[in-house]
Order: sequence, then structure tokens, then C-alpha cells
Amino acid sequence: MLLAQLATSMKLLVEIGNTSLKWAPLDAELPGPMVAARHFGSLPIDVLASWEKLESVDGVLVASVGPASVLDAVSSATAAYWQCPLERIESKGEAWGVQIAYQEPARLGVDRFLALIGAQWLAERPDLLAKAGPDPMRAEPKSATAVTATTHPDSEPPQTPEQGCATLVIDAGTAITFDALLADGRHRGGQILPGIAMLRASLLQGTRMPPHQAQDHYTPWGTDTGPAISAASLQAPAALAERLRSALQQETGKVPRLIITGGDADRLAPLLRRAVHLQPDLVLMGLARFA
Ligand SMILES: Nc1ncnc2c1ncn2[C@@H]1O[C@H](COP(=O)(O)OP(=O)(O)OP(=O)(O)O)[C@@H](O)[C@H]1O
Ligand SMILES: CC(C)(CO)[C@@H](O)C(=O)NCCC(=O)O
Ligand SMILES: [K+]
Repeated sequence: MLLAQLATSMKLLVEIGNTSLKWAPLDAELPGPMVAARHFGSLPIDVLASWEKLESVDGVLVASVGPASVLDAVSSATAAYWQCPLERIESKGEAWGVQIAYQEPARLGVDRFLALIGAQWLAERPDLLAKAGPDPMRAEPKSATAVTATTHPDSEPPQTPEQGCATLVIDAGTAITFDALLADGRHRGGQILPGIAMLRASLLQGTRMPPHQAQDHYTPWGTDTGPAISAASLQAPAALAERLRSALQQETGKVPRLIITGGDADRLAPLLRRAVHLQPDLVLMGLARFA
């Protein structure tokens, strides 16, 4: 009886952002299939419905930069369904070979902290990179955990990141964060930009622009309001990514690896001029290390 319970019990990994909740069961050492859902400030009904069916959860690990109301709801569901401990992970100065650059590491968003830990894990364990997708240059850009080649018209010839290179970690969510991780695990620092939706919304809020349609527009020259805004909201973060990648290459003398995650990762990836590794569950990978 006890053995059967042990064999089927599992841990859940949960990330709460400003827009979405993402979760996965822990599968051995890695996150299993990830589910992402918009939370609108509470626990999404689909998530509740799937959790209700899970019987033997023996621990829940949560990382949150989102509303307290969502964390409270996760906590209530944990108590109601499984009566097991909920552990909240927070940023700290050093963990799993990563040293955080912030003077006050607790001020770094825990999603950035965990993405760095996930990226360091991928750097140390190329076999995990291999598991995430087949050939980096052939995988489909939209697939769940694939590695994608760039489709940018001015693509530079693919340059495989060298052994011992640095990594630029991008999380394209409600906000877009860029973090540099040196080969020895030192976090160099990073930047925070409004996300694609927020870039568009801020223009509507701050101006008297006429109503317009903003569909993703990948060419440089917009010939109406919608395309002009849409193009800028995609190309601004892509341009910053290129700029930071160049800076990191200049500093380290090696071609860095680029890893991208977050709800908008596959909208940005096609705009990047060099190959980028798409890892939708990067933050949950970092969280899995604490399980
Ligand atoms: N179905 C969707 N619902 C909501 N946002 C979506 C959806 N598909 C793509 N997006 C985009 O994903 C972005 C949110 O990304 P994500 O879900 O990763 O955010 P988050 O992790 O909650 O954010 P953060 O961690 O920055 O607070 C939005 O800016 C939006 O442009
Ligand atoms: C920037 C976001 C919103 C991205 O999710 C999050 O990481 C956060 O709230 N960070 C705190 C500020 C910081 O990282 O410096
Ligand atoms: K995030």
C-alpha cells in the first residue's frame, strides 16, 4: 500500500506571472508537459479541473511574481485537494552554480532567477538540450520544446555556440527580461522592457491615436497605424536582444548561446538574426532543481 502510494506520488511545479499561470508535474528530475493558462487574478478553471483529477501530490513548489490572489488560490487548492506542503521559492544570491549580480538578490524577479538556473543547467548538460528538440537547425519554430533556427531575411550563417560560451536568457512575457549568464555561472546583470502587449497598450493609453488593428507585422515599414505599432513592438525587443548579444560576445570573446522562453517567445524568435534555443519551460526547469 505504502509502496504503491510512493510510486504514484508526485510534485507539482507552478509559476505565477503577471498574465499566466504555468504548471507541470515533476517527472524524474525535469518538468513534465507544461500547461499555461491566463489567470485573470485567480486560479483558471481548467487548471482547477486538471488538478482535481490528480490524486497523490505530495508537494507543490511555487515561484510567483504575479498577484497574491493567485498564490492564495494555489495555496487553498493545495490544502483542499492534497493536504501537502507548499513551498514558495524566492531569489537568493547563489544557487546551483549561479551567482546573482544584484546587490540585493531578493529584488531580482524569481522568474529571472529560475530561468538563469535553468539556463546554467542546460549549459552544463548538453544532453538536456538534445532532449528538448532534434537538430537545432531543422526543428519547427512553433513546436512545444523545440530549438529553432532563425527565419530572419538577413540571417547570419548559423554559428554554433562554442564550448564555454556565455548565455543570453530572454523571457518574453508580460514584461521582457534579458539576462546575461557567464560560462562560470556568474549572472552579469540584465534589462527589463515592457512586453509586446504592454508596448502596444501603452501607446493607446498615452496618446489620442485613432483605433487600429494590430496584427503581427514582421516587415520594417508600416503603412498604417496598426502595422507601424505592431512592427515596432516586435522589432524593439528583437533589436535589444541583438544588441545585448553583441555586447556579451564582445565582453567574452565567444559567440554566446541565446535561450528564449515566455508566452511571446515564438513571436520574437523569427526576428532574431542568429539561431536561438526555444525552451518554453525554462523557469519550471529552474524550479525543478529545488524539488
Ligand atoms: N493566449 C494568450 N493569452 C495571453 N497572453 C498571450 C497569449 N498568447 C500569447 N500571449 C502573450 O504572452 C504574453 C504573456 O506572456 P507570459 O504568459 O509568459 O507572461 P507571464 O509569465 O505571466 O509574465 P511575467 O512573468 O512577465 O509577469 C503577453 O504579453 C501576450 O502578448
Ligand atoms: C520583470 C518581471 C515582471 C518579469 O516577469 C519580474 O521578473 C519582476 O517583477 N521582477 C522584479 C524586478 C527585477 O527583476 O529587477
Ligand atoms: K515569466
